[in-house]
Amino acid sequence: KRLYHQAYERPPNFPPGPPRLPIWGSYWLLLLENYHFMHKATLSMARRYNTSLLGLFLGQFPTVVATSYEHVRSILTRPEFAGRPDLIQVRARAFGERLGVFFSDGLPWLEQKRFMLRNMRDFGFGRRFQRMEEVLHEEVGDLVALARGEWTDEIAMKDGCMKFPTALYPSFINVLWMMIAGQRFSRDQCDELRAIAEASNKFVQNLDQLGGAVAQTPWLAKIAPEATGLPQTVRTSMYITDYVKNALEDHERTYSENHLRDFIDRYIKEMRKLGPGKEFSFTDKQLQLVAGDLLVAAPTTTSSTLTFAVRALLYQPEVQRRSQEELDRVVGRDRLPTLDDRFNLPYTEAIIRETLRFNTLVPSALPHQALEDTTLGGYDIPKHTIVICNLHAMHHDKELWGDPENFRPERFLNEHGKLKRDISLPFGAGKRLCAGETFARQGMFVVLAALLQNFNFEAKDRSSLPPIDHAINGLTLTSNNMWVRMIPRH
Ligand code: HEM
Repeated sequence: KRLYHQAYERPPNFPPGPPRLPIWGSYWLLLLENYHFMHKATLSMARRYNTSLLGLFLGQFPTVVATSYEHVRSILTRPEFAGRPDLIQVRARAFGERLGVFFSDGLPWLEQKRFMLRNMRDFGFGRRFQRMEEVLHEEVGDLVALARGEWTDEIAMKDGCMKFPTALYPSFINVLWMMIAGQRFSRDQCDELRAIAEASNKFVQNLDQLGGAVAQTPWLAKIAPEATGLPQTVRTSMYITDYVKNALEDHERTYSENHLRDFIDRYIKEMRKLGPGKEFSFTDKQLQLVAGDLLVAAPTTTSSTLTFAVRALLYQPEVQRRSQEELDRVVGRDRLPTLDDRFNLPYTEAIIRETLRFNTLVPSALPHQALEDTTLGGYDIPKHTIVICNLHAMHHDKELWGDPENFRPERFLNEHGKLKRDISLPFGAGKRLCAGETFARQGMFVVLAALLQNFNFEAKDRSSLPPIDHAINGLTLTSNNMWVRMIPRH
C-alpha cells in the first residue's frame, strides 16, 4: 500500500505523467519508452499522457518536460526557471564545486557569464570583428586547400575523400583559442587539436540529457564507478581544464597589465584586482571551467552540425545544387565567401537553419531548475523542480512546421526567397541562451558556403551512409564519422 501511495503521490496540481517507481522513479519507464534517446522517450511519453507538459520523477526529483513551443518559450524566458540542477557529475568535474557557465546558477553563474561575454566580445566572440574574421577566413582557406589535396593529412583527407567531422575541428578550435589564449595551432599540430576535440566529444557523449542514473542515485558511483560513466566524465573534462590551466600558467609568466593580449589576460587582471581572499568567484579553477566550457562546445557542436548538413545534402543533391547556384550568382568563383555575403545568401543560411531544426543538436536543451514555487500552463511547479525543454519535440511539431519529417530549407524563406522570422530555438532563449550562438552561426556559415562553392559532395559509399536523422547520443548529439568525396567544381 505504501509503494502504491508513493507511486501515485505527486505535488498538488502537478502536470500529468507516469508513476514513480522505487529508486529511479519514472526513469525506468522512460528507458522502456526509448532506451537510447531521452528526448524521444519524453516526447512519446507526453503523447501517451496527451499533454504538452509532462510531470514525472527522476529518482526522487520532481521533473517537468515541456514539448510545445508555448511552454518551451515560457520556460526559457522566465527568470524563475533559469536555475540548473546540482548534479554529481557537475561537481565531480569542477573540484567539488559548481563552476563554469554550463552547469552553475545564481550569482556565480551570472557574474561569470557576464564577464566572459563582455570580455570575449572584445576579441570578436559574438560579433563582427575584423581580426577574427581574417583568422576564420584563413582557416577556411586551409580547409579548402586540404580538400583539394594541396597538403597532406591522411587522417582527415584520403583518396579525394574528406572525413567529417574530423577535418572541421581545427578551424573552430583555432578561432576560439585565439580569443581565449591568443594562440593558434599550426596544421602540423593537428594531433593536439584532435585530442581536444575527441575529449570534448567523449565528454558530451558520456553525459545523459536528463542527468542519467548516477545523478539520481549518486551512491552508484561508489559501487560500480565505471558503469556509471562518472570517471570518464571527469577524465575527459580534466583533459580540457588542464589544457586551460597550462595556458594560464604560461600567461602568468608573461603577463603585463599594460598589454592584455586575450581573455586569459583579462581574467588574470580581474583576479588580481579582487585580490586573494577577497575574490568572490574569480579564481584559477573558475577560469579553467569557464574557458573549458567554451573549449568543449566549440568543436563538438559546430562540426557535428555541419556533418549533419552535408549528410542531408548527400541525400538531397537538389538542395546542394540550389545553394551552389546562389553562391555562383552572389560570390562567383574567384574568391571565398565571407560574412559580408551572408545577408545575400539566404538559401545557404536556410540550410543551416533547417539542419539545426531537423537535427536538433541539444535536444533537451540543458536541464533547467525552478528557483522558486511558480506556475506553468495552469499547473503548480514547486521550487527545485527540474525543468526540461524538449527542443526536438517543438522542432518536430506538425502544427508549427507542417511537414517536420522532411529536410526542406525553403521553409525558412518567404515567397521572395528572403529569410522569414525564425521561430526555431536551437540555441535556447532568454537568460540561459547559448553563449556561442553568434560564433557558431558565423563559423558554420562561412565553412559550409566555402565547401559548397568549391566542391560537389558525393557519398564515398552510399550503402554505408548513416540515416539522415542518425546521431550519437549524449548531452548534445554528435555525428558519426563520414567520408565524403570532394569533387572540385573548378
Ligand atoms: C550548433 C551549435 C550550437 C548549438 C545548437 C548550441 C545550443 C545550445 C543550447 C540549446 C544551450 C542550452 C540553453 C538552455 O539551457 O536553455 C546551450 C548553452 C550553452 N552554449 Fe551552446 N550551442 C552551440 C554552440 C556553442 C558554442 C560554439 C559555444 C562556445 C564556444 C557554446 C557555448 C554555450 C554555453 C557556454 C552555454 C551555457 C549557457 C548558460 O548556461 O548560460 N555553444 N547551447
